Amino acid sequence: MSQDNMTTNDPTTEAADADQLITTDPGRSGLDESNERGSVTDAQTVIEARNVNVWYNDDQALNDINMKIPENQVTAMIGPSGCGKSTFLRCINRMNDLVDAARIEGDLLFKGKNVYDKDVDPVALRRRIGMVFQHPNPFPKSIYDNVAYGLRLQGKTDNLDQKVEQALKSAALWDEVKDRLDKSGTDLSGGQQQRLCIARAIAPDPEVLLMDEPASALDPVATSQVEDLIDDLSQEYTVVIVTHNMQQAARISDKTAVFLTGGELVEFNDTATIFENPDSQRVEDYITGKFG
Ligand SMILES: Nc1ncnc2c1ncn2[C@@H]1O[C@H](COP(=O)(O)OP(=O)(O)OP(=O)(O)O)[C@@H](O)[C@H]1O
Repeated sequence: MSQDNMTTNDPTTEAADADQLITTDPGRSGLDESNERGSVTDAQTVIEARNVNVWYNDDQALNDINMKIPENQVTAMIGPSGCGKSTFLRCINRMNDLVDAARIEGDLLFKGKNVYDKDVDPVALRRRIGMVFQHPNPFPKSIYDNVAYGLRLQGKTDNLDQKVEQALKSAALWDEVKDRLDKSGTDLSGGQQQRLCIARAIAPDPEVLLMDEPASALDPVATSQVEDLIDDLSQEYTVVIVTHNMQQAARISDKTAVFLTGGELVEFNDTATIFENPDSQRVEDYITGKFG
């Protein structure tokens, strides 16, 4: 991404950018589609959580989360089972809207705009913040149609062959499937299916990729391929990944957020600092396997 497109931290500029994201036209998404990829309200921050609390019915799953996720880096979220990692991930592109019991308070900003504002269309939001799930879930369609799916939905069908090829190349799958694009996506191996799902997610050119344990259902070779791919993708996308695997977080992420029981974000810092010299004793105990 061109540095020239990036805005400064000048508060006047930030306010102007935030205004650009607001629309009073009910036909619009509320997130200005023409907003340049680079026009981040803060030079580095793409997603910001401010005092985010989430409940499922009466049970609190996230407790006062504050966090700034930087652009074009890999941010990993780690922590013991049930500490709210996936809940936080699903808040970012409003997947929790689909859960009746879920309720959120606080602000979750994408490029300075609260994604929970009434004028934000969650479908439009999810076009800009794509998601890859734990279990590969290709559609029972051809490899080509899987990748073309989102592009067709959005009417972006010019140069479709080229876009499908590019997405498959970016997902490091092209060489393995270029001679059988008409074959079913479900006939691929697990690792190939997950890379196909990544190609499907990036084909419509989102700005952020959310990944919920994308390698946990894969064998070591496929895991390693997906990890290499995540590293490549971060050149172009902001990647936020939930993982149970601390070694994986240490290998692939630039920043690591440690959530602990009670839905608390205990520490968020450069990955090297979290693993080598964490501030919090609780994080050190977790990292060194004393609990969790
Ligand atoms: N749809 C739901 N309805 C009710 N409670 C839920 C729902 N989803 C999650 N929870 C609860 O919210 C808390 C946080 O769950 P979440 O899945 O976010 O944690 P996690 O850290 O991602 O866990 P894991 O690592 O096991 O996937 C848990 O207590 C869980 O039981």
